Amino acid sequence: MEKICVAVRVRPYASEESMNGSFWKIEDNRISFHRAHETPASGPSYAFDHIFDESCTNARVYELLTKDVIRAAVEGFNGTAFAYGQTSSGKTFTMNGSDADPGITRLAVKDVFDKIQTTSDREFLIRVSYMEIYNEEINDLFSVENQKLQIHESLERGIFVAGLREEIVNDADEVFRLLESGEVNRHFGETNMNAQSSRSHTIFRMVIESREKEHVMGREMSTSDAIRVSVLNLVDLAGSERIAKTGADGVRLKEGKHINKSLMILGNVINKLSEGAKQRGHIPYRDSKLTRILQPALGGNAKTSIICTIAPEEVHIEETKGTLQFASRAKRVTNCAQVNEILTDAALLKRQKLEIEELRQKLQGSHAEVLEKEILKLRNEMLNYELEREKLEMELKEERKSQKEREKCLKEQQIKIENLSNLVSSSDSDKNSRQVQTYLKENCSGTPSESKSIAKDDIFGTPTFRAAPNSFVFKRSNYSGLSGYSPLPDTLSSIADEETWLNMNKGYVVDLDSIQMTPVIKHQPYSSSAPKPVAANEKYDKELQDLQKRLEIAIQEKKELERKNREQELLNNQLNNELSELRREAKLGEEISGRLSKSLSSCKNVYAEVVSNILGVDSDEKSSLSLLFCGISDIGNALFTTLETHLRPLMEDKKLYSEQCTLREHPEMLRERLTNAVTLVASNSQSAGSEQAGPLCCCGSKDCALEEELATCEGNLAAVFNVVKDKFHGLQKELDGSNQLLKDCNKKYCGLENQFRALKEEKDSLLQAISESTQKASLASEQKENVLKDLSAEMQRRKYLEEEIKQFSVAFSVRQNFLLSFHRELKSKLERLEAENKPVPKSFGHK
Ligand SMILES: Nc1ncnc2c1ncn2[C@@H]1O[C@H](COP(=O)(O)OP(=O)(O)OP(=O)(O)O)[C@@H](O)[C@H]1O
Repeated sequence: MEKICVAVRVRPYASEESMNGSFWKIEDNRISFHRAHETPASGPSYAFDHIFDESCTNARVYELLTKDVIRAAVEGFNGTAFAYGQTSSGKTFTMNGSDADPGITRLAVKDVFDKIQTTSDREFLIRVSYMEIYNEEINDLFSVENQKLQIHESLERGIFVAGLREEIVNDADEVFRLLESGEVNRHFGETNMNAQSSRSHTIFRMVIESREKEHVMGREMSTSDAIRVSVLNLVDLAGSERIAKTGADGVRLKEGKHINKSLMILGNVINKLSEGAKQRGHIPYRDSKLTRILQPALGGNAKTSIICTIAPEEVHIEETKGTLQFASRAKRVTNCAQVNEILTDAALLKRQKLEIEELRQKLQGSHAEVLEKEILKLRNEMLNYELEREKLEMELKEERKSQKEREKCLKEQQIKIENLSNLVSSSDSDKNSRQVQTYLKENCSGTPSESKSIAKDDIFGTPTFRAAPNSFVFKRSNYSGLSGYSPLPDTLSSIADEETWLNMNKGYVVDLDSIQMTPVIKHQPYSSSAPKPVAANEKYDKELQDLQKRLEIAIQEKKELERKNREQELLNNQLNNELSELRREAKLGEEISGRLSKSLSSCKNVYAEVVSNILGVDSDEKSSLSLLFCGISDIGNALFTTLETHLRPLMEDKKLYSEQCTLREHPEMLRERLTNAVTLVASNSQSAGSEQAGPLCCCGSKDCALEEELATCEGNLAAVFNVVKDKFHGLQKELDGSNQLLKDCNKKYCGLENQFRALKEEKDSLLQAISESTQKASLASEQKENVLKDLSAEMQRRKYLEEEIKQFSVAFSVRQNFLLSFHRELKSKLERLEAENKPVPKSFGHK
């Protein structure tokens, strides 16, 4: 049993303005409150292992206070060094230091490796981890993904943080690099009191494993007897703070409340431990994560040193008094540090024989004091064994209880899956349904295929030592930048800040049994990696519900697509109807063209008849009238030929002629040609008259008759021309109409064709969507199958767990037997002692 080593360190004044005399008098290892300018003041004076003034370096603090703890850790003792004090009093400076004056952590790391170098008879394995407790949540500083980690306890590892990254290191530089990377992730913040105030407690942990080396023929060999495992914690606590002074609000205020609360619980634990063993009672380690992690260091199996930092300024006198009270209580706490060795059976036997031999020798030497101590030690061991047994029994009970709960949940899951499979079978294809049913049957009957799938992987995301589930983690960077955001709900309003601070500083301890602010952490017995059953089942429920929803959505989509398909078919039919209508109209257009050509040929015939009749009037073929009629007949024929030429393509290709050769030009052209012909006839007749009868006389009988004839012809011609013109206009109108009709038909046809194309495309895309949704549905059913597989794997895993628990119970009963025999042996030894007339020490009582 040894007392915790406690020292006080006074930091230098923050500024020259604040230097208004010294209020603390230091004499050797005593510190007392003095008024400024050496005026004595009444008040307690505190004595500690060491008191370091403003001029003291970190190296000296390390040398005098921490070095022994660190050296002992290399030898197999658990060790803890931590800095405690109000905000801005120099805790981080003490633990981390500066380049010029490295802090305790760096000096300790260096010292550990130096010591290892000089320990030639043992081989070492060092693992390091770095965590912070921020707002009562444990975050891994080596790996930002690992947040909100949980504390567990096991026989092999004691109290440990599950999922915390541990790095195996070979030298001090490697550790320094890791520390630097971890510092980046630590929560710092600015307050009125400190520009870089730690907003979390940090714990740098070194696990030192070692075993003896054996020299066989010059070669180094390891004996496998005993392995020493010690844990060294270097802790930089966040400082207690008075909200009125720090001016904290929002996030800072919340942080401050958490800091004050956990420091108050630490104070309560120290208080309880500082009381005599009889008054002590329940120690509230479980009230905060900090005290839970530091449990072995506080009154347990560890060597511990505490450096309490204080600020010299007048404004901090009250806080300094509080820190000194904490330090003086801590001074009264005793620990029981032992070398931690894991022994093999052979080594255990050897060790016990040695112990018995030692006892015998001591008995022979009749050193009563030594014997008393030994008996006390044995008694303590016995008590520890008893405690362990009780703990194991409790854990077993809890495990059985949770096993029952798990089984219940599993049954519920089965029912849900069956419901889901029914749903699938009613909505999905028969094939899928059959697969699911078959699988369910297999699942219930427990085919060997299950066990294969179990071994593959743990789909439940069971938290393991190195792999924490990513989905569980909220990246620090996501919230640390947001002012006013804190991942914890504010539940501390009733206990935090001023009141807490005052309680802490007055040394007032609230009723510990009534403080149950943090929920008691449930045991995770036997297997630290076992998932919480309720959480796993909830996850299953969610997954199943999700799958069900997705299936419903897929079915809905499928229905929607089928509806669209039906609409598409209707549209298609409509389009086909319109197309046949269009074809009918096109046929009608063709018929119109035929009728047109017919009426044209009849017109041509009428015209030919009229022309032949006119030609019949004058028998002289060479007379100017006959010539004129011939010209007119030619013109008429040309006109009809042009009309025929225009109509032919309409009948053959159903295409229209271009605008530049429209029929509208022809009447003018024909009129011109006719006028030319008449002029020609007139000039011919004039020249003929002058040749035969000399100069013309206006009243000559032959001339007059000719003129009359000409006028009649002209009149007849004009009449014929008008008839032809009328017919031509009529035909042209008819042609224009049918052209327009054709144009419209063409337009409509093109529009319908486009519509048809668009609808076809839409139909294609709908078909695509249908196939995609079918795929989705099959994917969903596949996923469901996977979930079923996973579930069966989990069932199997739980069976294994049960099996292991059984084995564990057997091992436990063996151990109990061993304890009983040990107890018997001890009893017989005592009886032997009594028989040899040595009085049994009073402190020892039979169990
Ligand atoms: N012994 C010392 N020598 C020189 N400077 C010091 C010493 N102790 C503390 N300081 C300075 O005082 C300031 C506050 O110190 P530090 O940040 O270590 O306080 P803290 O107790 O860790 O505060 P918090 O709890 O807010 O994190 C820093 O600027 C630090 O450099």
